[in-house]
Amino acid sequence: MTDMSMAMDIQEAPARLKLDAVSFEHRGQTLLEDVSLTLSTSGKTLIMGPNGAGKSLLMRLAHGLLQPSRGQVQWPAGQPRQAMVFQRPVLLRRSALANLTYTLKINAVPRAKRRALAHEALEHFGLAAVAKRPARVLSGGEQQRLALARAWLINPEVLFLDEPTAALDPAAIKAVEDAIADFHRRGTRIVMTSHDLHQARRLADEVIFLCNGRLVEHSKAETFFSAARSAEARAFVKGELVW
Ligand SMILES: Nc1ncnc2c1ncn2[C@@H]1O[C@H](COP(=O)(O)OP(=O)(O)OP(=O)(O)O)[C@@H](O)[C@H]1O
Repeated sequence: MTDMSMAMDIQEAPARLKLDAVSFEHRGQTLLEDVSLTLSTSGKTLIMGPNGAGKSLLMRLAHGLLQPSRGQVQWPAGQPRQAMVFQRPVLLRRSALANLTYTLKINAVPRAKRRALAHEALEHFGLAAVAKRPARVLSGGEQQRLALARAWLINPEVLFLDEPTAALDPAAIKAVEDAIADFHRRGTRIVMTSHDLHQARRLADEVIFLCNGRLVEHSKAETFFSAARSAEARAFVKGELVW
């Protein structure tokens, strides 16, 4: 059993998001159990752990797509503007440009400003040449950049990304990682899941490590990768804990 008090070393910073004893059950099975953690106002958090550990669930609960069975998800400084990017982007059956102008419309941006802002975002994410193409025929990397451009337009205070690069080639992965760095520079709080230890080392300021639906470790990245306190996390970092 992990000593939970030993495993948590970053609870002191001002809180953006607090999970208080959050559990999630489905059909009598406990999929997440008694997860308490605090995320500070800035930085990049990587949620890691073996398959089925509950990473996506945790992120969906935090984003409000699911409600906890027990416990609470709290935003102490108020509900932020937030966006979520998925492994397989959910895009409308419209052009790349229209996907973006639609987002602006539902966010109450005046019609006269929408096209210029959408074009700016397409330009920023290297998608100007495919503006008129149906979003669903874009390549995987282009679709993911379009999903990021859509998030960019709402200038989120918190951005959740669930395995955003899992299906992409190295160039597309680099583009997504660069985009995440851009969000971070603009002040967006990043919360992301990844299976890729190399990617996590490149991006993470801190790591939340889950195993079997439990929070095992929440540490600064350097601590997690070089001196994780739990045996599970040490095995995971060595590539020995696959499920
Ligand atoms: N909405 C849901 N309703 C019921 N069960 C779910 C739901 N979402 C996920 N699960 C189950 O909860 C467990 C944790 O799933 P989750 O997707 O969070 O794992 P994960 O850590 O993201 O795994 P992976 O690395 O394989 O993506 C799994 O056993 C999954 O089948």
